[in-house]
Amino acid sequence: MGTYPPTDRRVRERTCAPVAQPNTVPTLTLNNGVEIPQLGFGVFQIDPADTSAAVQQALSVGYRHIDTAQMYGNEAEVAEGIAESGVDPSTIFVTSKINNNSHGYDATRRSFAETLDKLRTEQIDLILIHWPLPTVGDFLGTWRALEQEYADGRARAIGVSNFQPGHLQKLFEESTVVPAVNQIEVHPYFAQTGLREFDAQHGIATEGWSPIAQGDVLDDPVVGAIAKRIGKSPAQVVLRWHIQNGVIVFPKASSAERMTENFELFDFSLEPADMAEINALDRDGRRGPNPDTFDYVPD
Ligand SMILES: NC(=O)C1=CN([C@@H]2O[C@H](COP(=O)(O)OP(=O)(O)OC[C@H]3O[C@@H](n4cnc5c(N)ncnc54)[C@H](OP(=O)(O)O)[C@@H]3O)[C@@H](O)[C@H]2O)C=CC1
Ligand SMILES: O=C(O)C(=O)[C@@H](O)[C@H](O)C(=O)CO
Repeated sequence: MGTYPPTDRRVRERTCAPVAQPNTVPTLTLNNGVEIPQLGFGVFQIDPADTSAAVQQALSVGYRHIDTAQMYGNEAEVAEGIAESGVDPSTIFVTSKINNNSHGYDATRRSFAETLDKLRTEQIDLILIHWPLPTVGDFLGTWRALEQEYADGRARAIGVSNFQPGHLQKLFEESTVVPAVNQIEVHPYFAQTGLREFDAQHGIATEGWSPIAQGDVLDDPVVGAIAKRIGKSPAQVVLRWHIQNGVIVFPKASSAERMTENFELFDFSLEPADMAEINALDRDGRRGPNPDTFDYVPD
């Protein structure tokens, strides 16, 4: 955790990355100046028992950005994977998210401290409110707690996830720090153009979760035709579409082959006509919960 990409040659030599060049991944600059690698590795639905190995594998491929959450139950195993990898932790950008059962100022402060313990760090790169829970939660109290962690230097950046314009507007009106990112569902069947524009207008970077719609967009004939013509895989085409849209992505994959495939996005680009064809796939294809009504609070 810390700066990216590694500038110290000794750091690069200590990595177990055999082929990939970590510095091929571009960074975006968040609204407080913090740099974030635009491509990372997501660990949702990776069993805790498998997470350390998956993180080590992803780091060996070249990923230097890991997206986890309290909800995923694998923060400690992410830290274990980083520790076991031999990669300097200061070169790895780590994000976690406050769970739905920790809304409110005091509960957020407590659960954030637990996250730092599990991640074996005194400062996280990015911490998000996972869901706004507008009907049952307290995202304003949660945000004020994260503002305090940020002010005290325990988070390099703070942001939100699954926030709609109305939720963001409330933060703008009743708090101080503008979120650095908004992590939302984005893929060709649910492009979220309006919300991405809203984020950009307010200096908020958009992160796209389920960037390949958990595989569902990979059989699309338009994606398939572009992939065949340019000699790339459907996943690479869709992930490259995100990259060219300026969206930060962290696809999840189980095998080294898929991790590598998803990492190799920076030696080609999509033509404007390809981008337009993929843009035209947009439909009401939300896969996950609607943030305006989602009210799941675990025990
Ligand atoms: N903030 C939020 O509310 C949410 C955040 N997230 C974050 O976003 C990350 C990614 O989203 P996720 O929902 O996992 O979905 P993704 O869109 O990343 O898709 C993952 C699925 O696609 C498969 N896959 C990965 N690469 C390929 C490939 N090259 N070819 C074919 N299939 C492939 C994986 O299979 P296999 O594993 O078998 O290789 C897995 O089933 C999460 O891990 C999490 O960090 C996700 C959901 C909600
Ligand atoms: O993966 C995440 O980050 C999520 O928030 C999801 O698990 C989400 O809560 C969901 O899929 C609920 O069905």
